[in-house]
Amino acid sequence: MIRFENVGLRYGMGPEILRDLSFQIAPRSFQFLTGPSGAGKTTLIRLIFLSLKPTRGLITVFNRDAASLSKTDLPALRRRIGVVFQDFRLLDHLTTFENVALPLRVLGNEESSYRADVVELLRWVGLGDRMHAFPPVMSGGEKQRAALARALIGKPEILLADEPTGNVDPPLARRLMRLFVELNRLGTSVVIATHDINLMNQFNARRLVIEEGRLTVYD
Ligand SMILES: Nc1ncnc2c1ncn2[C@@H]1O[C@H](COP(=O)(O)OP(=O)(O)OP(=O)(O)O)[C@@H](O)[C@H]1O
Repeated sequence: MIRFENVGLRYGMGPEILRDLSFQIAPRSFQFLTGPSGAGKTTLIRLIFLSLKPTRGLITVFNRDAASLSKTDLPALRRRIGVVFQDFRLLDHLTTFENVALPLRVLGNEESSYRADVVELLRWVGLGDRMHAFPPVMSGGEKQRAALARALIGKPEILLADEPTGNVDPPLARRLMRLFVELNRLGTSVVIATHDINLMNQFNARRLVIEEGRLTVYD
């Protein structure tokens, strides 16, 4: 569903951050994306999400050549991808419920058509009692789960999570991982960017490792 061929990326006139990346992400697959801090994990997530264009090479997303997409093609393709960014990007003036419902609301759906789905998803991530809370009074772990719920409300085919366990305590990290595994079992491809070796060692999953600009796949 995602395919990179000899992809390179540099920011402006800077050095090439990613070099000759060639790999695929299959439907229903589960993988970690790892490498030292600053290796380019977030950059790679942005390339997959089509929010960054490669400097060279070919990126195919859901069988569409990323270079041939027009601005009007992007929203529909991005809706098939769920992303949780490191800084969550929740809107502070909206409640958890409203933040999670936002992707459906902007499509013009009536609240009555999605209310039950949003509530069910919030319960699934353990935020059933925080639905009416605003992000500024929520803990990092709560915001992490709210951002996850927002990424999942549109039933994406692939979830990209950038350091989802980076700022949470070990019990919550385990709980989040159980949610990712369950999500994958239900059919969603999952990509988890992390530099937490202990976390990765608990799972027998594929690893995409970025080091010095190059990506190696360990199946
Ligand atoms: N918008 C940008 N403009 C210029 N350089 C950037 C930009 N974003 C990232 N970089 C640089 O690209 C490199 C890769 O950054 P990136 O955030 O992708 O790494 P990362 O592996 O996600 O790091 P971390 O684990 O610390 O989050 C770093 O050297 C960073 O300074």
